[in-house]
Amino acid sequence: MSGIPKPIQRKVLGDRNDGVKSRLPMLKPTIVKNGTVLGKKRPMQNDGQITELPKQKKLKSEGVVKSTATRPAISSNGVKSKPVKPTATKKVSAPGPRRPVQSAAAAKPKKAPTGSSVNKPARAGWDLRGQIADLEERLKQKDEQLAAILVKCEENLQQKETINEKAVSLEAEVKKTAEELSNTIQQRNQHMSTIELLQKEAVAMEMDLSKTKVCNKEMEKTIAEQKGTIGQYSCKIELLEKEAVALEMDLSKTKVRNNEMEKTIEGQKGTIGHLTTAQETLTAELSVTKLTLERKESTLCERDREIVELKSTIEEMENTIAEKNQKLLEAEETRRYLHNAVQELKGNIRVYCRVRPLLEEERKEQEEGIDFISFTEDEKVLELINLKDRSVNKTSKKFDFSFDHVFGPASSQEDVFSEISQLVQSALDGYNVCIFAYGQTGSGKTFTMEGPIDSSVDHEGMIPRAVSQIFLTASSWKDKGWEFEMEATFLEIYNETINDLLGHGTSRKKPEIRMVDNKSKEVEVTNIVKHIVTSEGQVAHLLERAAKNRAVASTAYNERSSRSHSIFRLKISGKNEVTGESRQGTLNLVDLAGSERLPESGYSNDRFKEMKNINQSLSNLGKVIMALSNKESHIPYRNCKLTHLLQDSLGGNSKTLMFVNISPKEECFQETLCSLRFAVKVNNCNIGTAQKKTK
Ligand SMILES: Nc1ncnc2c1ncn2[C@@H]1O[C@H](COP(=O)(O)OP(=O)(O)OP(=O)(O)O)[C@@H](O)[C@H]1O
Repeated sequence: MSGIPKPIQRKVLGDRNDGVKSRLPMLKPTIVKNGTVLGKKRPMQNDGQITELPKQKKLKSEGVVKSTATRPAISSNGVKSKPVKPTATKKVSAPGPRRPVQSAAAAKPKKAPTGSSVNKPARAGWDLRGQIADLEERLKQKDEQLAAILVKCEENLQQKETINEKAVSLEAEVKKTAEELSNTIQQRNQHMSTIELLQKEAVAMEMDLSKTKVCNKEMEKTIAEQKGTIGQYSCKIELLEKEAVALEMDLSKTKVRNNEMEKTIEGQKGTIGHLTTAQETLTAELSVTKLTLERKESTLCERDREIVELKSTIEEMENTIAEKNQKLLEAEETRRYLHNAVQELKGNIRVYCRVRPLLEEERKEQEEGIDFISFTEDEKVLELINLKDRSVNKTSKKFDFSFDHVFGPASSQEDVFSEISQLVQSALDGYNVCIFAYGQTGSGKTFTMEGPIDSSVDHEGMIPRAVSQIFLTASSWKDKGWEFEMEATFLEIYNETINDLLGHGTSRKKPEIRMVDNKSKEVEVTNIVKHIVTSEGQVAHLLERAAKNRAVASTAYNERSSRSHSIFRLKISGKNEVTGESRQGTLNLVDLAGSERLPESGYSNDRFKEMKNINQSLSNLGKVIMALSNKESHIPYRNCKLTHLLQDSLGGNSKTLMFVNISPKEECFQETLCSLRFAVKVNNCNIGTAQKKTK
């Protein structure tokens, strides 16, 4: 079935009409479908293949150019027919495209429509043009019919392609099914032979079964019998199982108890081991102790004998001590009598002069040293030479000053204290003792009385040394029956105002001086804190607190200059249990403010007022001493706070010592001269005989 229609041959009219060449152009049928021109020749490639048209112009049914002969046709019985030689690349010589095979009906040209050409009257024989026009019209109609047929052909061809594809797939399925069928047949044959074998086996088995049935019946009988027996056994087993469970529970409980017992036994074994070791040790120790005890007992017997001997010796010694104590008391009484007699002979106001050494920086300025001051060998006279003020015969003016003692720059704090310790002792004997340091700013007053800041024991001043000695002596007198009570106060007089240096700063009332009673000259200061002290450590602590509170300001002469008088007072009350005697003494240790001369200018009002107050109080101190010395009826104690406060420690019942501190600087010559003149005046005073206060 090639199915390829022969191309429609159209003859040129001129050919028909025997050599009459038509002047009309040769017509070609043009089929337009879906905007594509059918029947046009496709461009050919060199190898004769038809090149593809541009996509938009490509024919929908490409199968038109394919040959159906490329696929093997399948016969109705499923046998493949021989494939027809492909003709796909066959050259198309016809003017139109290759046409698909048409059915006989489709191939038949349709009857020409009975249009105008049918109804038209027949042309006259001479009307060649009219005939030609009719022919052309008919030709046109034929072309249209042909185009319609071609479209139909294409559709049919498509259907055929689809059918062919289905046929191919059906052919494959049939082939597969045939193969499966043959396999099934083979399997069936195998099954049949198996069935035959099984049937044979079934027969044999049936025979066996009948035999077995007979046996079974016998067995059933036996089983029934055994079941009865088993039932009996089951009951027994149940009972036995219950017993076993009960026994297991008992066993587990017993195991637990056993474990506990084992643990206890282990612990007790350890304890027994320890106890055994301890017992062994104790036994050994006991035997050692027994031996020691025996030895000790014998020693004890010896000791008892010794104790008896010693007791009699002690009794003898105690008697001797009592006798010696009696003698000591008598000797102490004699000592005190003699000591005070010496003090009285010395005069009850003494003046010690002390010249401090040049300081490090002062030594650089004054390379020649302290050549304007000299001392006599007996350390009682100081000679001051005015090196700048030379007379006509080139001799310098000399000033001699006699004192109870003159301490040179090399003298230590200990040297100075050894000279005043007897006086300090007098306070414990019931005297009022007053030691004060006088001198210009920076001359060494504070160094002498308190010692330098952070001082070592070697540099401790008179106050800590005096306190130390008093506590030491008071404690050594305990075995003579003396008990002492000490009360410490530390005051400052600044600009004629009293400040409590040991106060807590909480009291709003100002400290005031008042007489204790009208009979005695004794004065006391109110509104200050009085500290009962029992050790020198406590006093040291108080001194530290006072030093912090003290008003200190720098001056032109000394960077640690104090502009106030400070008065440390220790009231000592003693009672002797043995003799029933009681004493009351006071130790006043006074660091006076610097005795500077008033300058003409250069000081502020505040500083000027300070200086004025300091100088007035020092001048009043001199006046009081003079008045006492002259035995005047009125002693001007109340002219200033300083003399008022020291009223009971100056003259009368008191022992007074004044340090006049001297600066070694030559530039301070005039100040030194003033200080020495003041001190000499005081030294020449006799302010009466001190009396101890006893009851
Ligand atoms: N004997 C001494 N040995 C060594 N240094 C001394 C001695 N005396 C005083 N100084 C030193 O001299 C300086 C002045 O002494 P201090 O402050 O005691 O003078 P002051 O008279 O108390 O002065 P102010 O009146 O201003 O308080 C201090 O640095 C002090 O350490």
